[in-house]
Amino acid sequence: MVTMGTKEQEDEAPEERVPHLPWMRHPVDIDSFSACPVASLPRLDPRLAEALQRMGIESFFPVQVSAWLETIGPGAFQRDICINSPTGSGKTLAYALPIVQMLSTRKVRCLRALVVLPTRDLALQVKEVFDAIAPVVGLTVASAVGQSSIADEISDLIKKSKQELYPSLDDEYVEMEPQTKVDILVATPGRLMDHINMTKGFSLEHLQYLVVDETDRMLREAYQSWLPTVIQFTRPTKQDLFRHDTTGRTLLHPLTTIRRSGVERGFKGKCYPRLAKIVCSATLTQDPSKLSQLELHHPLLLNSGKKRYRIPEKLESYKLICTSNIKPLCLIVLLQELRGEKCLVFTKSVDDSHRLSTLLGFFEDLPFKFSEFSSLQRESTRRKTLAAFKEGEIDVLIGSDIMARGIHINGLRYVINYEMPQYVKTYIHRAGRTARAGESGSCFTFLRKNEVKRFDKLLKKADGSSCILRSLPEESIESLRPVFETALEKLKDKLKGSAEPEASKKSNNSGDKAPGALKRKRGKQT
Ligand SMILES: Nc1ncnc2c1ncn2[C@@H]1O[C@H](COP(=O)(O)OP(=O)(O)OP(=O)(O)O)[C@@H](O)[C@H]1O
Repeated sequence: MVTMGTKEQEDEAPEERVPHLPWMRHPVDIDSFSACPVASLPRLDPRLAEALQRMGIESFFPVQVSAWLETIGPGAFQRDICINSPTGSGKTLAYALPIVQMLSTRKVRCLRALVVLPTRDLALQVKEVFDAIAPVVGLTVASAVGQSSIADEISDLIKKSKQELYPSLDDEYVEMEPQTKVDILVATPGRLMDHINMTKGFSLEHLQYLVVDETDRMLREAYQSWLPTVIQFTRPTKQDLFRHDTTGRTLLHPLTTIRRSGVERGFKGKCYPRLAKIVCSATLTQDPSKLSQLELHHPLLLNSGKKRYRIPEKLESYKLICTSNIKPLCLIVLLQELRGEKCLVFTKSVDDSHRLSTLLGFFEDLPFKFSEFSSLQRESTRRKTLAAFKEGEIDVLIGSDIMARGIHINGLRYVINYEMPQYVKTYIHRAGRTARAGESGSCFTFLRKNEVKRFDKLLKKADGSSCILRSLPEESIESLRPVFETALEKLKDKLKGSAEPEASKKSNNSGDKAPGALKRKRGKQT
């Protein structure tokens, strides 16, 4: 995983300016919609309404209502949809629900919807949403994220070949018959490419819906050219265009989807129905060269707020000004004041997270449990740490931007930027781990005096952002000083020791009996 801090600048406009792309200048304003009770959403399949109620969803958020109207409603999905709405506003259901409803009438199972996300954690989170609604209308969902072995994934995705069962079947017939076991696939780009390149029977030819979540991040990194590959594999081939006999009768397999038959009807060489796309982010790129990779069809922008970026409504932002030499003490005092509530602390690199958590480990009797969360830790360690955090066994996670995108943790009320984020996008994604789904939350940012002006300017780029100055009791900071001096000495010794071969060894340095171990690699950032 790559640091957001170093790359977010690509879309960082110096001032709020008119987008280059004309269609981006006239968005549908998501905020003009109000929440809609589940029972009142027009044309919602009653089976889905029941499933949603079981999930505890009573009404739809504005982004979900507006996306529904453009897909199932009067918009009838005639245009590709780009959603730019705040973190935690419910974008996942905004695309999952219409796709599931549209596929609920399908007759033959084949891979018709593909959702691509940048990380495994996010993909699994999104799959959970599909899992909660798709089976009730008879659809199957699978993931291709590298969580299990490729063989296991293949057996979840692909049927055994019919030719093995009926050897007399025509080769071409067998070749054209859909072999997928799933209707909807949630994938990360790497594993998706593995299946495209290597899995026999894996085909995108019937794909009707493509979702690119966290679009700006997905377009920033090529991920083995997954996007052009997917688009290319969903285009009709020359062979498709000429599959008819001399009398013009179609030679297509009886199970061939309408999309391929549409090609037969001569839609100027384009697929019909087209591959419909939904792209979304809390910080959607406006860069025409990046968006052009998506080959969007008459795109329609659904945008929240007047500005390009928007802070969740119930998020309160605070700034704390302190000098670098006492910052760890200020952090401890702030965490003490938050009284063991769940909190994420963001540092600017994995090394900084490690250093900070090691240092805190030398303070005894801290009234909160903390743990390091790093991209250099083993996947299983990270998963355990996150589970312990979700369960409330750990109060504070210290990490870098690996924790910043998309992850949802119930009841998380506080986020702390231990260092000032460099870009407004970084702030939005970090702060957006709290104040989700209409809940309230706070984001605290530590600043040096000379950073205040820049930070204020950075926050102004987001709609609905105001920042309150927060101070900490001087005496609490002073009371920690003696332990701090000793802790710094211990940290120096420890780091000296670990600079040698130790550095690459696994160690549990977070000092909080953290559930996992940490693999160190110097200088790498997440
Ligand atoms: N209509 C709803 N009613 C209640 N809760 C909802 C509703 N829709 C979504 N949620 C909940 O809101 C939370 C945030 O939703 P989601 O993860 O889709 O947000 P997001 O907009 O994708 O955020 P991010 O940009 O950070 O990825 C989830 O826990 C989800 O279950």
